[in-house]
Amino acid sequence: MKVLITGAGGMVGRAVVDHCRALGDELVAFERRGLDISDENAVARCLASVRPEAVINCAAWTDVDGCEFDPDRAFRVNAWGPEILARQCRKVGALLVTISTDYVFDGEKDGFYTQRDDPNPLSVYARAKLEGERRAMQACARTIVVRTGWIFGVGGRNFLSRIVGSAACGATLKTIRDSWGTPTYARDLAQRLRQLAALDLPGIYHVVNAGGGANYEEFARAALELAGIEAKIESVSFAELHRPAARPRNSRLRCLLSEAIGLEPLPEWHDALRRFIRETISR
Ligand SMILES: NC(=O)C1=CN([C@@H]2O[C@H](COP(=O)(O)OP(=O)(O)OC[C@H]3O[C@@H](n4cnc5c(N)ncnc54)[C@H](OP(=O)(O)O)[C@@H]3O)[C@@H](O)[C@H]2O)C=CC1
Ligand SMILES: Cc1cn([C@H]2C[C@H](O)[C@@H](COP(=O)(O)OP(=O)(O)O[C@H]3O[C@@H](C)C(=O)[C@@H](O)[C@H]3O)O2)c(=O)[nH]c1=O
Repeated sequence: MKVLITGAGGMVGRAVVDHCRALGDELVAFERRGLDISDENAVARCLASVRPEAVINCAAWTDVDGCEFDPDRAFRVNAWGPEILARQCRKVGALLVTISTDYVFDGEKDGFYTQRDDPNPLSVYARAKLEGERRAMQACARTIVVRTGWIFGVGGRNFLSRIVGSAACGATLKTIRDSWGTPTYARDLAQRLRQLAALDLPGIYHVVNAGGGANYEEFARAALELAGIEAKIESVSFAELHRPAARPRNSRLRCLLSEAIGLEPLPEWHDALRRFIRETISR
């Protein structure tokens, strides 16, 4: 398949590039400096010249707290960006896979969020991502929106990806005990994104590793145990960290569609974490 990947320098983008390359896809990958998804002229020129069969959009402004202070930038990248890609995909007859977030939900539900639950975003980041979902689906019928959450992977700058590295440097980890999510390994997500592109069945999918989910403290303890590192952990509440953006207390996801269309659940998150730790240590 001829695949164009945006945001190829990010955590998920790199994993998607690796996976598509391993499959033997004809690959055209752009980091931000090569293609800014919020620049409609640039996107139009690029898609018209590359003529991909599928675009996998991994580009976003993922600094959740930063978005609170610059809503214009958040909406430019996270809402208009997917819309621009969708519009230009339609022009060249490509399908679009674009990634959204578990943070579209407010976290008030106990249990797992499915596609039947109404979003109610709490932050600028989440509002912009939800707007991006809706605009992209409206601009191109062949849009696949993949909601995921709590991603960890090589090259990740977020908390979950850096637990082992920080602990190995002797840092004390502050880990939140009262927020729950469904962890997702970037490599497993990448595989599913490419599978969904091949299936070409538009809609909203929830893609996370299997299992009951975790809180951050539980995830950190599992990561350290698997890595064989003793580290100081300070258990904190969400409120104690005083982060600028509100986040859902519970954003665990489950998909109503994947099994129905014959997709196996992704591996359980402990198994995914084990593979991630192995990948990290071997580098
Ligand atoms: N990380 C997580 O836990 C979660 C992420 N997601 C979503 O997954 C997707 C991938 O995220 P992830 O890989 O973790 O994030 P990263 O921040 O690692 O990667 C995002 C990439 O997008 C690039 N980028 C930013 N702005 C633009 C732009 N205007 N045009 C083109 N590229 C741009 C960034 O470049 P630069 O670094 O130079 O700014 C970065 O390389 C995003 O849609 C994100 O919202 C969803 C749920 C959870
Ligand atoms: C979770 C956590 C974060 N932190 C700190 C680290 C960092 O400074 C800040 C924010 O952490 P993170 O960036 O990892 O968390 P956050 O920005 O909330 O992560 C989110 O990313 C976006 C893109 C999503 O879509 C979500 O699914 C989610 O994974 O809080 C802790 O100190 N301890 C913790 O237990």
